Amino acid sequence: MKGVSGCGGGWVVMEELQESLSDKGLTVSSVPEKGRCLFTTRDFSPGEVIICEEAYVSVPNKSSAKCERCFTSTNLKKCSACHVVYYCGNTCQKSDWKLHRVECKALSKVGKERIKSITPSIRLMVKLYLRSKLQDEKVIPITVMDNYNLVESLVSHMTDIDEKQLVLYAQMANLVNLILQWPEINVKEIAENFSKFSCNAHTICDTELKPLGTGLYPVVSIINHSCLPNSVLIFEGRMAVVRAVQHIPKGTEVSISYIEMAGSTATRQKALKEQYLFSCTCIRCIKLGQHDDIQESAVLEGYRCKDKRCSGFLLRDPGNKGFTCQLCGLFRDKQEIKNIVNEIQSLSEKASFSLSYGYKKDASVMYKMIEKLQLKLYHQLSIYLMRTWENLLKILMELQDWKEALKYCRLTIPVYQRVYPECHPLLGLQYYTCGKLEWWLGETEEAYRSLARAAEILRITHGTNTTFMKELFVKLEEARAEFSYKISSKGEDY
Ligand SMILES: C[S@@+](CC[C@H](N)C(=O)[O-])C[C@H]1O[C@@H](n2cnc3c(N)ncnc32)[C@H](O)[C@@H]1O
Repeated sequence: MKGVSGCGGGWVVMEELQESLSDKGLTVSSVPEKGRCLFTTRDFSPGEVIICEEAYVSVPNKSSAKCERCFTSTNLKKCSACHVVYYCGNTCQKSDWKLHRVECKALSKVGKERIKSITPSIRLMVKLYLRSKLQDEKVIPITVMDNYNLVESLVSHMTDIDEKQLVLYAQMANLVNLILQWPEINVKEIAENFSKFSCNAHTICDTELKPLGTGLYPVVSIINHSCLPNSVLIFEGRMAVVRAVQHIPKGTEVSISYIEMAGSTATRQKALKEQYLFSCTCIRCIKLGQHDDIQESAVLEGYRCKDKRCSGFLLRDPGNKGFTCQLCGLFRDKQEIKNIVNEIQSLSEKASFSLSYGYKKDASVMYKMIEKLQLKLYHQLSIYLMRTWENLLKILMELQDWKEALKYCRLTIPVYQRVYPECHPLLGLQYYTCGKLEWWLGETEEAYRSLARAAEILRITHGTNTTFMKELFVKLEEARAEFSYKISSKGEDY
């Protein structure tokens, strides 16, 4: 397909992209074990924006209705023609019109029953083809950072995926074909593009990292993964913004994390292999199987010693009858563990069921029972306990039980500090929640400290200009002023 400058080919596109990136202090190079990589050609300081990119195409997820353009959930009106897409007002509808006009026509022809089976991925693919056609026809302008050739350059891993996945992609491609009804369409190419989505598309999140949708960002997609990344990807609306989280010297590869980092090396490796089809060899992953790494994964995902006073970690005994504490030597029977795990499992199902029916109080009681059982089984720094505390925090916030919510928020912090890098947005956001709860509960000094920690991290990951960050700075200033006032009126030396 079509070269950006009219003389065809990805080479011209790449040259132009390199030129545009060089103005930003960046360059693309290829290395055999990773493919394309983004490198810096100058130093970047913590918090500095490395690259911003608008989505080539994006779709909101299906969790609730959202504006097609800005992903807001308020003041929505459904498109009266296709009955699929929502807009929050004229501005969003107008700016999306060129693309939606053609998508709307295509969707309007699809039967009511089939419309229900159209997933966000299918819509993303339909939009991808429509956008590239509109750019071909010069209805939508082509720019260096906004063209289909960049999509063509994305890695697809078509030769690495299994038969079952290929069949699924082929079925999805047929559905796209059915919607578009283009006689010249290449179904094999659509299937390959689904494979590209799988290892290149990004989940678009709000400022608090709640997922809103999916987008394709072909330039940001050049950035490779590290489990100890030097950069972070955040979204400002639909705009992808990559910021340095540490000082990045000239000549360094820019890296972000593709996955949830809370997990042992083996868990992270599994996630990367399954979705992105590579084995990570980053500075954390090369430690796989070493003593420290075994201990770390036993603490994060393994069982605790049966003796409550012992802080040892357990390893499977050679006879596979149970686990032995590596500190005091105490044996823990496999069946005893299995019984507790089964109890937790059944309670988790009941808690999710209660939540799905809006019985939050019941759900909180069940999660507290789960917590009790998990404390018998896992370490204080266990990922499983962390997830239970997160669930309890969320439910208790919704129930406006601030005191209990704060208790669980505080419990998560040491686990977050262990599983996330020092400057990770989730750690910053958790400090922010803690600070807000402490403030509401009148714990001024603690609130000031938590909000200060939150601001320290989030000013780097989120920048300083958004409404979200301005609100945080206002709260921090309020807490600081009240804290200083308390000190001066008490005359205490803090
Ligand atoms: C979003 S793309 C990144 C850019 C890619 N290198 C390219 O050439 O287009 C994701 C793919 O890059 C490769 N990749 C990313 N991070 C990697 C890493 N740390 N080690 C090896 N391969 C990596 C994997 O093939 C993965 O599926």
